Parts: sequence; structure tokens; C-alpha cells
Amino acid sequence: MQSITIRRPDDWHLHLRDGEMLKGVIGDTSRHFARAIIMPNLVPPVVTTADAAAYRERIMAALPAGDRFQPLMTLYLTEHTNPDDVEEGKASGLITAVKLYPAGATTNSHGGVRDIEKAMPVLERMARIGLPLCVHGEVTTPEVDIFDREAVFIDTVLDPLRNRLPELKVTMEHVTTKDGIDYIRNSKTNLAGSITTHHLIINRNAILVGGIKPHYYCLPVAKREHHRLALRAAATSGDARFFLGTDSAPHVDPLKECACGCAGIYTSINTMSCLAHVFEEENALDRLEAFSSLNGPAWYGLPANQDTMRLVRRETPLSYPPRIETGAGPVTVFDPMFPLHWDVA
Ligand SMILES: NC(=O)N[C@@H](CC(=O)O)C(=O)O
Ligand SMILES: [Zn+2]
Ligand SMILES: [Zn+2]
Repeated sequence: MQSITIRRPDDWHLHLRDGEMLKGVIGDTSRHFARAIIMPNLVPPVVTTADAAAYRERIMAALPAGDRFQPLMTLYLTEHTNPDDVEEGKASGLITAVKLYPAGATTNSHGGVRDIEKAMPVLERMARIGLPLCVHGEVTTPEVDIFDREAVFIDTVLDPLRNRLPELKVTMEHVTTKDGIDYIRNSKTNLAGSITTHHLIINRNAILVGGIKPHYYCLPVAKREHHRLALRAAATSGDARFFLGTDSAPHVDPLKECACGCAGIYTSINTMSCLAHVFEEENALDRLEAFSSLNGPAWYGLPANQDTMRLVRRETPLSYPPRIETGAGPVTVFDPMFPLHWDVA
């Protein structure tokens, strides 16, 4: 029987939500992952250090008994964010990063940044104190085609920002294009990228061929096949600038299966099985650990986990439930459209 043992993984981009949804999904993450960067796009968003402290309490209260899991908290950047509050949040050890959502780019981002000029005092402070900025890298200009939004963001927002503040550490989250991969690869310093499970597996056909498939719709939207191949090459390359951020983003099924469905794919439960499959296909199982367990902590200046995870290849395909039941309603689980054989032992 084939098996591999890796350091226990972390998830560097995760949506845990709140209330009944939080209670319903957190166990799927804490079962496998030691730590996760928790996205702040709640309603209302996690804007201040006090908001983040309270949210962290709710997460810890929802954690299944006996699970060891550390939520790494983020703040939602607004045009009114107070630099002193951000600095205190970092100094207290509570805040791991600040998140930039261009206003209107994705789920619950209407309170995000419209004019980056207004956020400069906070960004300058972050550069000074070494606090990373996580970005949802898409422009929202209506003239820009949705499939081009990441590439245009790099040229018109990210690159100018990095030239202006080269000391600012930036994580380009959920990279979906070859443009994003190349931009990171060509950077010299202070830039890294997270890659999701699903963007390594699906291209845009998954959403549109044979009928519209809302459970494959997320933001940034999946792109053409050559972009997916660039993501695979980067993730399996061992390059320390690329690491796992699942962007597991649960929405209850009625909010996805409707005339205006929400963006987000739920992958926490089967991510490690999917990743082992992808890395095996790429003849890179020996580099899975770098992607899921080593590169992320190194980028965020944290130690790798001491405990390990063993993955075993089973003859019979595993069965994951097609959906999980939460107190908020059912949530469909990501279907990779191939049988999964890699099991977390
Ligand atoms: N990824 C998604 O499709 N959705 C995320 C938001 C985000 O990460 O952009 C969500 O909060 O639902
Ligand atoms: Zn996003
Ligand atoms: Zn996200």
C-alpha cells in the first residue's frame, strides 16, 4: 500500500463564517489543519482588533472538543481603518494579516476599499511593522471582462502599490491565472501567492458545459485550461512562494442554486485527498508537503507544525458526502469529478 507522511498542513485562506454555519463547518478544517488564516468578510466585517478578538472567541467556542486548531485572525481593510489599532493587533499577537477587498469584488466586499489612496496610511504602517497584506486581486471596473480582472488588477493596482511600498509584504490570494503566477515568479521579494484546491482541478468549462453548475462558481472565477496548468506547475514546483489557501467558502445550497447564486466552493472536507491526487498526477507527491505544510508558515514567519499527517492510497475510492448538513442548511461539497483514493489515515 502506498502512503506518504507530511507535516500537518495549514490553510492560508479560509472562510469559517459565523453562528450555525461556523459550528457546522469548523470540524472539517480542524480535523486536518493545524492553523488557518480566517477571512474577515462576515456581515458586518471584522474591522477592528476588538472585532477580531470577539470572532476568535466564537471560533474557539465552536471547535469540536479535543481538536487542536489555531485560527490566525485578519482584519478587513476599510478606508477608515486606524493604523494604531492595526499595530496594536499585531503587537498583541492576535492579528496575522490585513485583507484588502476591492469594493464589490466578491462576497461581502461592499465595505472594502474604493480608493487605495485612503488606505495608504495603514499600508505604510503595515510595511513599517512587517504585517502582511492579503489581497483579493481583482478589479471591479464594469468595463473589464470578468475573466481579465486578475490580470488588470496586477497591472493597475498591485504593481503600482508594490513599487510605491516595496517593503510591504503582499500575499496574492487565490491566484487563478498564468499572469498571476508569472508576476509572482518574476518578483524579487515580498510577494507570494496562495492557490486553492479547486483551481488546480477545474477550468471554466466545469461551470458552463452541459448546463450551468453553480457549485463550481467561485471568485475569482475559474479560467481557461492553460491557466489551470500554470497553477499546477507552480503548486507542484516546490517554489517557496506558492502555498495552499483552500478558499473553502461555504454557502447554503439555496443561496447557490438560484437565479443569482453566491460565489464560493466548499473544499475543507476533501482538500487533502484532492491535493494528493493532483500531486500524484504531476509526479510530485514528494512536494506536497512544501505546498501544504512548509511554504505557508515560512512566508508568515511561523514554525512548521511538529505533528504529522499520513495519507494512504486506498484501492477502493473514498466516499465523501455530496453535501454536509449544518444548522444553517445544507452545503454541497466540492466534487472533483474523479474518484478519490487518497485517504487521511
Ligand atoms: N471565493 C469565493 O468565491 N467566495 C468567497 C470570497 C472570496 O474569497 O473572494 C466568499 O466569502 O464566499
Ligand atoms: Zn477572494
Ligand atoms: Zn476567499
